[in-house]
Amino acid sequence: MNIEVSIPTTPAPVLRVEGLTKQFKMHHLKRTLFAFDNIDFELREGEFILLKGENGAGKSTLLRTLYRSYLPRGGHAYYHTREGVIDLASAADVDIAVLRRREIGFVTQFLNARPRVAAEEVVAEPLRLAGTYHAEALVEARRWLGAFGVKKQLWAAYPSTFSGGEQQKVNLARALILPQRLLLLDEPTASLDRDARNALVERLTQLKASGVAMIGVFHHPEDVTGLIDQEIALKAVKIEDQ
Ligand SMILES: Nc1ncnc2c1ncn2[C@@H]1O[C@H](COP(=O)(O)OP(=O)(O)OP(=O)(O)O)[C@@H](O)[C@H]1O
Repeated sequence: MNIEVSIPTTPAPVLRVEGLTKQFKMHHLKRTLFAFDNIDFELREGEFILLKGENGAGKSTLLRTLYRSYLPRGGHAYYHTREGVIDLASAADVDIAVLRRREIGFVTQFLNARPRVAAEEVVAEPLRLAGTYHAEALVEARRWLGAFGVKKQLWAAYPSTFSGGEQQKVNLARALILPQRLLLLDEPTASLDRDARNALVERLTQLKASGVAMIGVFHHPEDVTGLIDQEIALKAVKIEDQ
């Protein structure tokens, strides 16, 4: 007799956030603004967290703090790298730079368009830096530019001359071409047309299935309903006199 035993496996942890707090000191007003206070959550491989909350609730600030564009005021964000655990709240800048290159992606609607670099080269760059041959990286870059609806005539043109929506599509193709372990998504669909939003959701679905963990704010949260594992609602900020 052949008995198949299936042992449920829990996906490996990617990020454990404990008591994370971010304040902005407004010295000229002698006030402290709590962008978020004492946040706890855990994110595992292949999981997707939707961040919710009204304007000014601290959603972008939380993503930027996890990407370490901001230093938190307190708490921890234990990130499980391929080699070991590192606290994003206190890690050295040099370690953060390595993680940003290899494991943690930040996706916004804004492209930092460099002058005189073709769209296809902009998109191919992360693959090139990861060791893919130029010709192969370009083929893949063109595939993703096409998938996000950037017209073929624009692939060799400079994104600094593109419309806002076209720049956003180049940005998404670049940000999502190379699978990361953790993706921080800050309103990536804002001002995208329907086809590009569909292409983005399709790519996020593939990445989730391959184990990429994601946390994001979405202008159209209904786009990602099928991906959500947890929702975190942030509350409006608290302001204290110093
Ligand atoms: N660099 C900064 N200096 C001072 N205050 C800041 C700074 N960045 C953000 N804030 C404040 O922190 C609060 C949270 O801002 P944040 O952009 O994170 O909100 P949000 O939830 O993403 O809002 P929205 O939905 O409008 O994008 C706001 O009151 C904002 O003014």
